[in-house]
Amino acid sequence: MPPYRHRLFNHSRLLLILGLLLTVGFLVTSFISYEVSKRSILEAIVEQSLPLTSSNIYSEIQKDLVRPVLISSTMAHDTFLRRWVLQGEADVEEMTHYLREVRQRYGAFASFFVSERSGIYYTGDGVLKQISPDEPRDAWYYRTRALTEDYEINVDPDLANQDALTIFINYRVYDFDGNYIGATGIGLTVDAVRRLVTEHQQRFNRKIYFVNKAGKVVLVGNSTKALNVDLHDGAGIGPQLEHILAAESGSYQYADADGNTQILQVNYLPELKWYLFVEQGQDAALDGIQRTLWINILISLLITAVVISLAHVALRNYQHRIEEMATIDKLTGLLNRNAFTMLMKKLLADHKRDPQPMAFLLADIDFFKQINDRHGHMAGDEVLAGIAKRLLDALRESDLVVRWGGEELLILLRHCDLSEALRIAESLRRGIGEEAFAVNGQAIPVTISIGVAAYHAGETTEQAVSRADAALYQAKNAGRNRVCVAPEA
Ligand SMILES: Nc1nc2c(ncn2[C@@H]2O[C@H](COP(=O)(O)OP(=O)(O)OP(=O)(O)O)[C@@H](O)[C@H]2O)c(=O)[nH]1
Repeated sequence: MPPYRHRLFNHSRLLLILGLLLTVGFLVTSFISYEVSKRSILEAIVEQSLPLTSSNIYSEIQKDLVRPVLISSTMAHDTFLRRWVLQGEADVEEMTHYLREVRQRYGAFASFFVSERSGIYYTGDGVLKQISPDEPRDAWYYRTRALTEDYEINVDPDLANQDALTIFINYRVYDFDGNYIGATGIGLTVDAVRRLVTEHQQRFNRKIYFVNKAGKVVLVGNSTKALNVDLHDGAGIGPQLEHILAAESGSYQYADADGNTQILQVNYLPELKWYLFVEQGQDAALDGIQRTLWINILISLLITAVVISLAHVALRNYQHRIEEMATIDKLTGLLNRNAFTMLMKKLLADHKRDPQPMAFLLADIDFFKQINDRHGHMAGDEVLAGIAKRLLDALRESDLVVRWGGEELLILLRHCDLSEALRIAESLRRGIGEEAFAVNGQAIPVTISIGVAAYHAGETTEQAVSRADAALYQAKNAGRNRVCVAPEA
């Protein structure tokens, strides 16, 4: 940018404000939409997906329990079984055979009968033991005996099967007169439930486990929670556990050992006297929208950068044009008087510090009115522009050429004393006069007159130009097409 141009406005500030507005706007909308999505995802987890998984598993378990209850009911009503008991439990082998058959036919894990009269616990493998009211493991029998309903479902370690966790259907047996004579039923391994849990865990990507009334984890799918862990001990659920167990069902949140928020759905299963815990990590659920948030922010920043760049280019061009319009004469492409006046302030200040010689040349086209009259105003314009071009071509970069008035051109020669200025003026005059201007196929001969004034330290621009003007007047009066020197001030 030439030194004489002043910035009309500072567009960096404008771009900064624009950039800030766009960035803040984009960020605010991105975060708001993230928060809205987050809330609706969490709501969906708490209100729909976790309860749905929980009730799915619950109903599957209930469905799985219907068949064993039916089998146990059939056993309790079996004529053979009741007759065998009423006839004094004589042949153990017969009962063993019967129980083994039931076990094998229905794929049960265990089948049993406990006699009220003898207290003997029969299984498909023979007599297991004699039950006793003092033995805590036999508490189930005395509970069943006291039942008002026909049966109970009980989860216990199975003594007959290396204490494997087993779901027992304990069915009350009556004789033909309706007197209680014992308890029978089958035992199921919890493998089926475990399989169900594992499958749901994998399908829905959440942790599913069962907790007993004491707060211990009693059944897990594969590799989620450790078995037999007392949840009271954990820092995560621990503090809330008593409340959770008392409430029987509900939704909760807690921070796990890694600091991740877990959303937990709890439902009590009265058939098993277990709590079904279904939980899902909040962070994993929000992974997708978090990624979307970052992509949104990236796109927003890119858009901001593109908009700022485009605005920068547009403003720069616009500023350039405005500055040009304010400083350049449209017809000749020369500096206008306004721009020159601004520029001179600086040049005169420089001159004070470093007084290098300067000279003003005021050039005026001879008989320009005639050229206009003869060839038309347009042709006159072309001649004027042509002269400006020839002057510019002949002068140095550091010299200034100004359209001073209608057909008056002012030249400032820097680092140039009077004799050099005269020489240059003469050469310019000769250069213009030597070659006619070709306009619309017509040759128009043109001459110029020039007044020369060397700049004197301390002078104003007006004073120096006015002396050059006086010299020009002299040149015109002396017959035109010549160079005259200004009288000393
Ligand atoms: N085509 C054209 N003519 C202009 C322009 N500016 C001024 N003029 C004309 O230039 C003419 C100047 O005329 P005068 O001041 O009488 O001077 P002159 O005819 O050149 O005669 P001398 O200067 O005495 O040699 C006027 O007719 C103006 O209208 C311009 O931008 N374009």
